[in-house]
This record gives sequence, structure tokens and C-alpha cells, in this order.
Amino acid sequence: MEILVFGAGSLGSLVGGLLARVHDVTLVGRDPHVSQVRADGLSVTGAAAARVAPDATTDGEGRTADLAVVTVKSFDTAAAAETLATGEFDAVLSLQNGLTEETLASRLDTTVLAGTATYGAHLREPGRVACTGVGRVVLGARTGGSDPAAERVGKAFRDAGLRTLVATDMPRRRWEKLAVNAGINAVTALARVENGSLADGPAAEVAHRAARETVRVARAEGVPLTYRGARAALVEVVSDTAENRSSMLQDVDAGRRTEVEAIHGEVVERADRHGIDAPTNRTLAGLLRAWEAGRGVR
Ligand SMILES: NC(=O)C1=CN([C@@H]2O[C@H](COP(=O)(O)OP(=O)(O)OC[C@H]3O[C@@H](n4cnc5c(N)ncnc54)[C@H](OP(=O)(O)O)[C@@H]3O)[C@@H](O)[C@H]2O)C=CC1
Ligand SMILES: CC(C)(CO)C(=O)C(=O)O
Repeated sequence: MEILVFGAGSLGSLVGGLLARVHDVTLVGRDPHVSQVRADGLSVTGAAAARVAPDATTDGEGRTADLAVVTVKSFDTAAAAETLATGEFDAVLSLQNGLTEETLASRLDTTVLAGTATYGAHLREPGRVACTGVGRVVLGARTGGSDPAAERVGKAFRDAGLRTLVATDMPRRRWEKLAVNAGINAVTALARVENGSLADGPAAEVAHRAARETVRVARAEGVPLTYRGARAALVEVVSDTAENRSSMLQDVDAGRRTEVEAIHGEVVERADRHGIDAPTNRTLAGLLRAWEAGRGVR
């Protein structure tokens, strides 16, 4: 399969690198990473390993492929969609956190599949990405049900050795992933701890409260998510990615803008709409916004 990975940072380089073991992959990213990959290939180290030579470019305009996998940060989704719209793809799959698929679908004239990824990834240096936890990719039709495009993409991912499930209940799974991220991302970013620190202790309690609030909001939105299910998912991801510095902690480490609005901000906004209290997410969002304002990245 010809696959364009749009946003070759941590997750995009990991997924693109693993896919490149059997598929024809092009990474769209930034220099110096892109130049390094072009010159010397890409190495994937850690919990999954590969040495591959995908194509790489900083220019995503006018590309054609069977599949585009979107792995930019949520706040770059609209711009990514505008660029992808200049090309041609049989399907576009988001593996981002947050509920970004609608932004893609409203700007693209092709099938947009929903996806979640619980692999841990960290771009250590140009040309080298670490897999810091083997999780799973779950993908399927954005509004639920089955879709032949999802089956094809699922097979392509599995052929490349990625643990992948094709699901018919993506609306529920997207909210479950949002609950997991509400539990993990801000807590690890603010406490400066790896995901495994949320297995027990004081940070774990905060994480579970944030996830529980997200479940309440999901249910108010008509999504059949149970707290038991979300709690089990949170515990599983914390264990699978114990060594990972979450994507939000990586942002804080690097002094970059975070996905606070797409995760905790989204939960709070929808909670307000439904007249539900979400004090933990509100507090986490407030602290991250204050940190971003202090760093001048807001
Ligand atoms: N890292 C992880 O372990 C996991 C991450 N995720 C999710 O995956 C998504 C990506 O996260 P992550 O990989 O950590 O983020 P990164 O910031 O590491 O990667 C995104 C990359 O896309 C680049 N980019 C953005 N726009 C363009 C463009 N127009 N052209 C070329 N490159 C572009 C960014 O460059 P620049 O910064 O210069 O704009 C950056 O290098 C997020 O939604 C995250 O929540 C999900 C599961 C695990
Ligand atoms: C799966 C997990 C929690 C991995 O850290 C993630 O989604 C992230 O870091 O954003």
C-alpha cells in the first residue's frame, strides 16, 4: 500500500517506520528530521525495532497515495486537512488524540476513518524514534458500523506488524481514548512523571477522577461509555506505556504548546453545555493554560 504519514514527529515516525517495513511510505515532517531520514534512513528503537528507508519530505502539497495517516497535533488538524485536500487519497485515517475526525471530514472529499493509538512514541533525535510502549491501533468507520476501507487499512497495518483492531464502535472508542488522555496527559505533564507513575499513589487518584468526569460527559452526549470500561482502558494504557513520557509531557519538556484544549478543554466545554461538573479537568486545563501563557506558547 502507498501510505503518506502527515506529521512525522513522535507518533508519525513510529507508525510510519513500522509501516515502512512492508509498505511504500512517505513521511511529511520537518527538518532536520526529514533531511536525516532522506540521508540515512529511519531507525525505530525500543519496544519495537526497525531500520527502514521511507521517503521523506517537508512538502505535503499535491500528494497521492492509497492512504494518508494524520499524526499532527490536534491544533494543526485544519491546516493539515487544507494541505491534504490538494492531493488524492482513497482514505484518510487520524491517529491523533482529541475528536479531530470531524475537522478532517468537513474539509476532505474522501473517506475519513477514525483511529486511536496507544503506542508510546518519542522522537529522540533526527532520524531516530523510540517505541516506548507497545499498545494498539484501533480504527474503523468514523460514525460506527463497518467499512471496507477500514478492513483494508487494518490488514495493511497488521501486515506491517502493528497490533491493530478494526472496530465497528468507533464513537464509543474515541471517547474512551479521550477519557484515557484526560486521565494521563495533563497529570503526567504537570507532575513531570512517566505514565507508569499513574499506576497508584496520589497522581493515580487525580487521573481516575479526570477520566470519570469524561465518562459522564460522554454519556450526556449519548455515547454508551461505562466508567468500568474507561477505567480498565486507563489501567491498561498506563501499564502498556509505563516508560512513556506522554505526548503532553514531551511538549512541556520541549517548551511547546500542548493539546490542552483538545483534551481537557473539550471535556470542560461539553460538560458546561450539559450542566455537568468537571472540576478536575477544569483545574488541569487552568494549570496548563497558565503554564502555556507563562511560556508565551498560547
Ligand atoms: N507521542 C505519543 O506517544 C502519542 C501521541 N499521540 C497523539 O498523536 C498526535 C501527534 O503527537 P506527537 O507525535 O507526540 O506530536 P509531535 O509534535 O511529535 O509530531 C507532530 C509533527 O508534525 C509536524 N507537523 C505539523 N504540521 C506539519 C506540516 N504542515 N508539515 C509537516 N510537518 C508538520 C510537527 O512539526 P512542528 O512541531 O514543527 O509543527 C511535528 O513534528 C497528537 O494528537 C498526540 O496526542 C497518540 C498516542 C501516543
Ligand atoms: C497513549 C498515550 C497515553 C501514550 O503516552 C498517549 O495517547 C499520549 O501520550 O498522548
